[in-house]
Amino acid sequence: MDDRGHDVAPAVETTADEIAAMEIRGAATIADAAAEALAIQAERSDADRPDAFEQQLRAAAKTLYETRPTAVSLPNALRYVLAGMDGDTVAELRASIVDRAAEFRRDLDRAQSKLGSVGANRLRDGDVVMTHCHSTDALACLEAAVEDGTEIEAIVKETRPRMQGHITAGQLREWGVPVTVIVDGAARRYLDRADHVLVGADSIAADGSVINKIGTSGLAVLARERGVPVTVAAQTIKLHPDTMTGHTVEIERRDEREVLDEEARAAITDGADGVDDGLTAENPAFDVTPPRYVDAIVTEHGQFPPETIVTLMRELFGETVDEPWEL
Ligand SMILES: O=C(COP(=O)(O)O)[C@H](O)[C@H](O)COP(=O)(O)O
Repeated sequence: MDDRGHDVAPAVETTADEIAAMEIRGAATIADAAAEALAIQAERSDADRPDAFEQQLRAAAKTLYETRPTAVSLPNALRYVLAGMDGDTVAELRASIVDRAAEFRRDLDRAQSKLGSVGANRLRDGDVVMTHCHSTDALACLEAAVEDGTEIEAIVKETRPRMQGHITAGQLREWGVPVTVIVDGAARRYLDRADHVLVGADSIAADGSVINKIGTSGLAVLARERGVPVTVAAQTIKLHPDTMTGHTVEIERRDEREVLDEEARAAITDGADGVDDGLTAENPAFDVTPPRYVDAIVTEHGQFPPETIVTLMRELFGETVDEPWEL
C-alpha cells in the first residue's frame, strides 16, 4: 500500500528497497528491474476495475521512481511501460503491461549489445583502457572487443566509496582481460599508460553533459590534459528528455556514513564517540562532465560527438515532460 492507499505489490516495494540500497544498481540494471517490477505489479494486481488497475500501476511507478533521482533510465523505463497500458478490461490492461515490459527488457538487451559492437570498433590490439565505476554499457564494448579477438588491458579505478571498480575487475577477469586496480587518486599517474578512458552514464543532458559516478568529471579533465580520449558508452535510455526544456539533473546525495563510518568517525574524534558537530562528510554520488571533455558518446544508434546528441534526443523523445505516472 502506498501513502495514498493504493495497493502496491510487496514485490514492487522490495525492488524499490533494493534499488535505494544499491543492491540493484547501475542505470541499465535499474531500468530493467523497474520494468520487471511493473510487470509483476500487473500480474499480481487484484483490481476488479480498469481505473483501479491503472491507479495501482501508477502508484507502483511512483514508488519505484522515488528510490534514486539521478539515473534517467528509471523514469524513461517507467514512462515507456506505462505508455503501453491499453485496453478496456483489467485482463487487457494487464496483458498490455506485461507485453510492454517484456518488449522494453528485450530492447534494452539488444541496445546494449549493439552499442557494444560500436564501442569495440574504437579499440585496437594492445590498447589499455581506464574505467571508472561499474557500467554494463561500458563493459559491453570491452566484451565485444574481446569476442572479436582484440587484445586489451584494463586499468580499473576502485571508485570510492562503494568500490564498484571491484565488480568491473571481476567481470573483466572472467573474460581473461589483464586488470590493474588502482586507487582513485592514482588516475593521473596511470593515464600515461592508457589509450582510452571508457565510462558509462546515468543521464546525458541535451547539451551533451554526461552525468555519471562521482569522479568521472575529474578523470575526464585529467584525460584531456594527458591527451587520452574519453568515450562514454550509453544506450539512448540514458538521454534525459527533460533537459531539452532546461531542467537540470538532480545529483543524488547519499548517506555520509558511506564516506565516514562510525568507526572512522570515532577514530578522528579520538574517543568522543564520534560526536562532533564540526565534523561532517559529504557524499554526492554523481557529477557532471561538460561536453568539451568527452570525445564520443557511443549508443546503439552509432557514436556521436556530445554536442550533437540533442538531435537524437528530439528524434527519440519529442517534447516529453510529463512524469511517468501522469501519462
Ligand atoms: O555510475 C554508475 C553506477 O552508479 P551506482 O553504482 O551508484 O548505481 C554507472 O557508470 C552508470 O549507472 C552506468 O551503468 P550502466 O552502463 O550499467 O547502465
